[in-house]
Amino acid sequence: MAKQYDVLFRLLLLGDSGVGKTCLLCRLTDNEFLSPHISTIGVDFKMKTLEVNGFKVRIQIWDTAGQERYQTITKQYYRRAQGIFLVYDITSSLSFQHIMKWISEVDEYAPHIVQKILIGNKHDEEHRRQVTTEQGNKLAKSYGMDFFEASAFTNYNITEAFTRMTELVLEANRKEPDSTLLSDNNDLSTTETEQEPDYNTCSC
Ligand SMILES: Nc1nc2c(ncn2[C@@H]2O[C@H](COP(=O)(O)OP(=O)(O)OP(=O)(O)O)[C@@H](O)[C@H]2O)c(=O)[nH]1
Repeated sequence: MAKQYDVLFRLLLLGDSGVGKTCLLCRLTDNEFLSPHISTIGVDFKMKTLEVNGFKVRIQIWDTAGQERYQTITKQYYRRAQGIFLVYDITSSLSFQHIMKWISEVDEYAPHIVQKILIGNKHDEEHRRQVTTEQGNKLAKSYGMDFFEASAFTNYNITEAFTRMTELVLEANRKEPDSTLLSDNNDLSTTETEQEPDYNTCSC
């Protein structure tokens, strides 16, 4: 059977509990927004196909639990990611401060080629904002990351952030001599059927 896509990426959403990782994912894949906060247990994942620069890209997006007690589990997923979104909530300066902690974990556990994007979620909550756009921009710049403010509630900048990540991953793997991501030997169809995470708790 003909492949329905050219390449498959694994992306990861990281950030404190409650910043909106699950909601960003549900908005991207199902165009849904659910209000109650049901904490992710361990890791969950969803799939999405995007067409970027002439490539049909299937992305497997792992949504991790932000709660400290699951971090031994979630760290095991870093090393298989090609791209990582570091998410904070613009109404929580603490979640922004913790981005540094998440970055040092990525540096420790993820592959060197991993692409990173910083997302300031809940852009719709302007009246409760604690982190300015300039602070987000500055932090992203200091780590060489792209930066988006986004909203899972209003569907602001979500496709844009995922499309940009896809471009970055494609570009990085084109440059990497050992990468099999874009080669014919990368039989991704088997990967997609893996029952990777055991913890299926998506609230969507
Ligand atoms: N106003 C607003 N609320 C949001 C937005 N995104 C998420 N929320 C709310 O924030 C709360 C937490 O969202 P989740 O997506 O469950 O957060 P999470 O980061 O996945 O949390 P953990 O699974 O515990 O790590 C929920 O009550 C959501 O409704 C947004 O863009 N705007």
